[in-house]
Order: sequence, then structure tokens, then C-alpha cells
Amino acid sequence: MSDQPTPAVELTDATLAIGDRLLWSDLDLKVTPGEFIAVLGPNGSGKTTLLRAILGQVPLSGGTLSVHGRLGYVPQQHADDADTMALRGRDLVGFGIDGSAWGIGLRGWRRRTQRVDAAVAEVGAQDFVDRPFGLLSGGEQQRLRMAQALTNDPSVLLCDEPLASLDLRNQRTVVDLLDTRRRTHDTAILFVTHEINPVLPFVDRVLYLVDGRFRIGTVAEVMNSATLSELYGSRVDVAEVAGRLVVLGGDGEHHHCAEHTYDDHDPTWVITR
Ligand SMILES: Nc1ncnc2c1ncn2[C@@H]1O[C@H](COP(=O)(O)OP(=O)(O)OP(=O)(O)O)[C@@H](O)[C@H]1O
Repeated sequence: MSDQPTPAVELTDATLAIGDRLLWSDLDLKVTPGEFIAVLGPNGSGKTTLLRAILGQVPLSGGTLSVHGRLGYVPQQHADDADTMALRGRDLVGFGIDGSAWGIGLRGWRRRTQRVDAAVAEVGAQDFVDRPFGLLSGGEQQRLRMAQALTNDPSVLLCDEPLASLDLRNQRTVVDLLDTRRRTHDTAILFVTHEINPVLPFVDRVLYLVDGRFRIGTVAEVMNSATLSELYGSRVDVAEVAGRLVVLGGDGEHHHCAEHTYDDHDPTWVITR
């Protein structure tokens, strides 16, 4: 008998095509409990669609997918949510359990309240959870979206650019919460991002998708000039500057908008073009 833990998510020979466009094919990926995997790649390379396939929202075109345990989903910050004045933070978190609370009875209601309270405590949101969601800061809203995903006690957290439009302090808060969660509960994390640096210290492996091709491996194995140049089919330079990765290149087709992060403790502009 193998003493390897059962993978939280396992894709075997997985292929996904939308219309006549092949997003990725022959993808073999075993996500170990507690593992932190960063999913990178240019716009339209199929990162979000990978999460949607794992969620069962999009069928694979080929191959198999198995999920062991429950899934939680953390979306990116949406400006639209600022309109949700009528919704309290607590209501949003509760949607993670049942969408609405009609017809669950008093015992069900108590149990539901306990689960909401536990998830809110896990992200440290007790002070603002009863305020209108639309009045909260982006960072506070994002902590509540995480709490919503945690009400389910997930074995796997699927995070789709959860740091987008957050400042550095809030990015760190969200990343620290995710890291704590995987350490304390062995929750695996699949983290779609355009910017690896905020999660660099926590990443176990990188899945990098480009134009139907992909590479999976440790940061050192994937985030280097030779591997990314081969993957993009054009020259890409990867350099490490003060502990951060700077990626320059990719051909015109994959011309990312200039991305940058600026760290107040480590003032290095990180540019991807
Ligand atoms: N339901 C759908 N119908 C048609 N095309 C779709 C559908 N879902 C995704 N696509 C297309 O599949 C491709 C991959 O989309 P996806 O959102 O997965 O990319 P992504 O890597 O997450 O991109 P981004 O970095 O811009 O968020 C895109 O070209 C998208 O337009």
C-alpha cells in the first residue's frame, strides 16, 4: 500500500477545448492536501476555465477529474459588489452554506449561525461583518469572500485572482489567511494569479499555461528563462531581484499589459511585458 495521501484534486490526461479552441490537453496534475499551487499564464490561457472545470461548471473534453472532499471558491474583488448596500457582510458569508436560509428550522438556523461565526472568526472579520457589504473596503470584502468559501470547511480552495485590486497590506492579509488555512486544515490551494511575487514564499508548485502548452514544477523548475522561453516559443528572461522574480518578454501575442507590484519593504518594480 502506498503511504501517499489521496490527492485533493487529480486530473489525468485532461483536455479542455471550447469550440475549436484547445485550452490545454494531456494535463496530469495531482494536488496534494495542503499544497499551494500557483496557476499562471497570459490572458485567455485557460486558468479560470481550469477552476471552472474542477468546480464541475465546465465538462472536460477528455481525460478524468476527481475531487476528494469539498471545494471552496474565492473570486476576485468586484467593483459591482460596492452596490450591495442592502446586504450585510454576514448575509454574504451565509450564502456559502445554503444560498438562502428559508425553511431550515431553528436547529438548522443555530447550526448555520455557528458555521458563519466560525468562518468569520477564521478571517478575523468580527468587527465589520454586520456592516453593509457595499460600505466595506476592498480588503474587508475580500476577507468576507474568503469566509464565505470557508463555511463549507473546504479541502480545496480555488482562488481566482483574489489579490486583484487590493493594496499590499491587504494582499498580505489574504495570503497569510490562505497559508494559515492550509497549514491548520491541510486545505489545498489552487491560486490563479498574474503576479507570483505576493505568494512566492508559499508556492509549492507552479502550473504555467501558454497557448495550449503547460509546465508544472517547483518555482525554480518553471520560473526560469529556458523553461518560459520554450513554453512561449520566444525569448523570455527571468531574473531574481532582491528575492522577487522579474519576467521580461513573451512574444507580441502574449504581450501582457505591464504588470507591476511595488513592495514598501522591497522597492522593486516587477514588470511583465
Ligand atoms: N463559456 C465560454 N464560451 C466561449 N468561450 C469561452 C467560455 N469560457 C471561456 N472561454 C474562452 O476560453 C479562453 C480561456 O478563458 P479563461 O477565462 O479560462 O482564461 P484566463 O487564463 O483565466 O484569462 P484571464 O487571465 O484573462 O482571466 C478565453 O479565450 C475565453 O474567451
